[in-house]
Amino acid sequence: MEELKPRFANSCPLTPLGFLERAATVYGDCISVVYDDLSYTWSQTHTRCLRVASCIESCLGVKKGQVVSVVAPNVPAMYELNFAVPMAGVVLNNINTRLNAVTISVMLRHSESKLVFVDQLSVRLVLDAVSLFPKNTPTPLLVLIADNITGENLTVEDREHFVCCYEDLVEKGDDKTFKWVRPISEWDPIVLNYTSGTTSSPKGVVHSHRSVFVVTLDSLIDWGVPKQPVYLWTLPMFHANGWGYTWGIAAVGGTNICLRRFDGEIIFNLIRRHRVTHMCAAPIVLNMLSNSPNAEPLPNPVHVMTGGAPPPAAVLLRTESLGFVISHGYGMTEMLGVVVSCAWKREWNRLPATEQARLKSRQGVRTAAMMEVDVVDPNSGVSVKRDGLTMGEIVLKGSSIMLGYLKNSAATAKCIRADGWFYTGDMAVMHPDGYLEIKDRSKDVIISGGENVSSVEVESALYSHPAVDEAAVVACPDEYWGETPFAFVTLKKGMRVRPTEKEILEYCREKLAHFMVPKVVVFRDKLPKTSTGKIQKFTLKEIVKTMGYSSSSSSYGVGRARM
Ligand SMILES: Nc1ncnc2c1ncn2[C@@H]1O[C@H](COP(=O)(O)OP(=O)(O)OP(=O)(O)O)[C@@H](O)[C@H]1O
Repeated sequence: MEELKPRFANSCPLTPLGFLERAATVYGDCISVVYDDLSYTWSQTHTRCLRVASCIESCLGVKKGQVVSVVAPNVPAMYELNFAVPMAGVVLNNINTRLNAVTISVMLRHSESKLVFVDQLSVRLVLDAVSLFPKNTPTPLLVLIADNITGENLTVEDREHFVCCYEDLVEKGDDKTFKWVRPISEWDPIVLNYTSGTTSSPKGVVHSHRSVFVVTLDSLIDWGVPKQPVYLWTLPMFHANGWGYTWGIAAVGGTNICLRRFDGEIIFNLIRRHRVTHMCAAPIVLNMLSNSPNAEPLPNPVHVMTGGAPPPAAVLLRTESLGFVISHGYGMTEMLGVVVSCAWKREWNRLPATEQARLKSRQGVRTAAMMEVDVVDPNSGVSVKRDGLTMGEIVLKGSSIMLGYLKNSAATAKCIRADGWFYTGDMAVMHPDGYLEIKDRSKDVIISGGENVSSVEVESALYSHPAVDEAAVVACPDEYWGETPFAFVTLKKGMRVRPTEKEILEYCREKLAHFMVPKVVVFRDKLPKTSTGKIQKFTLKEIVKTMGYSSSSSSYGVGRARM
């Protein structure tokens, strides 16, 4: 068989971009995108993307391999640009609209972005970001994504910064003779996404056409997405391309329900109006839905993929009781989408709901296309015992792993190691049934008297308290124990009786081993979050420090007695 070698016919480069062309053929007359009263068919979406792609080089002068950024929420142009930008042979860089001008300026310079598509409501933000470029540094061209729905009018001076509007490109682009640019190699970069900055400054993650192709199809299979779902865009497309579902929904000819912003009421209304079948949502959004005053049982089941942070069992339970069918996946910007998921076993349906929620809060097993996943001792690289107790670091091997961090070979080498594994920085245990469960990020593990305290476990206990809205637990320096758990809690709105710190601590004592019980609980109106909605534990750790707090000292900045 030695003469049987790969040839062009069986090894042409993998890319997710072809999903769009196919959707236009198969689902041409079906609705692709809905936004307020506007809708397009797949045939129209295909044409619009080709037209925009055709202008990126010819009118706007961006060359193959250069970077084009988008600063926009989940509006139709944002969806289209996930195809149109790489169809022009350039690298797509979606930027979070919730970042500040300084961070965006750093990202635009770091990526050497040549062109930025700017949503109408992000105009000031991007103009401020560009104004921070050092003198004599080339600035990117700007294209305005105008949107009447915003009701916001731009000044003439602001408009002058833009070379044109997005719809001008759709109008003058060429969908007849333009051929979208296929990658020469499937390893060619397709996207540059910055990480959330939960543990350190955001890093620029570069993915190839190949990794995106694999993770997109893998995510559809893993979640069991059928043909033509109605998909509600609650997950920002600027967050790792919506975990790959920007391209995935085209692969299955679904309908993308776009929305600029949301709250519980908007989500429940859109679910009813469009008969939504699928959506992705971080645990924080599930919490918001289940605590929403509009929460009522759904008319039809809505499948939700949750991930991005550990979903507390109590939150899963509350959300499922409304009719949401939750799947739980784990991933990171470095893998783009879900690579480990809590694959559900039919026999678990017979268990009580609380037990089902507990099992579902585990991150689970590798998806079908991921090659290997393990939990290892980070120093020796040896697998930890499958006892559900011994903590180690999650490591992975597979095609969905990024090419590396842009201009940061040291950080790349730190996680993609010579032993052939990708080190995630997430600490987990492996259960006897082969399902892993995250206990912490390595930077957040609390070591108290030599025992590892999982902040995730303590938070999970706090979330099960009926008055607790959000909870975060961080390490507090302690002269005797080394570190002790310190809890920050927000309470649900409209509670008639607010629990005291003592009551919360007693509640924790009933649920947790003694050494895991927080020494202090501080009530806050809200917790600091990253631009992707994750609780910023490093900020909370700073707060503990600035409170002058050491749980062994007698002088507490917050004036509390030690429990
Ligand atoms: N299902 C999940 N359960 C627990 N944690 C999760 C889950 N999914 C994702 N995460 C957490 O989110 C991380 C990935 O987040 P993301 O790529 O958005 O950036 P970040 O890691 O938060 O930011 P930075 O790398 O800049 O600190 C994972 O490493 C993990 O800690």
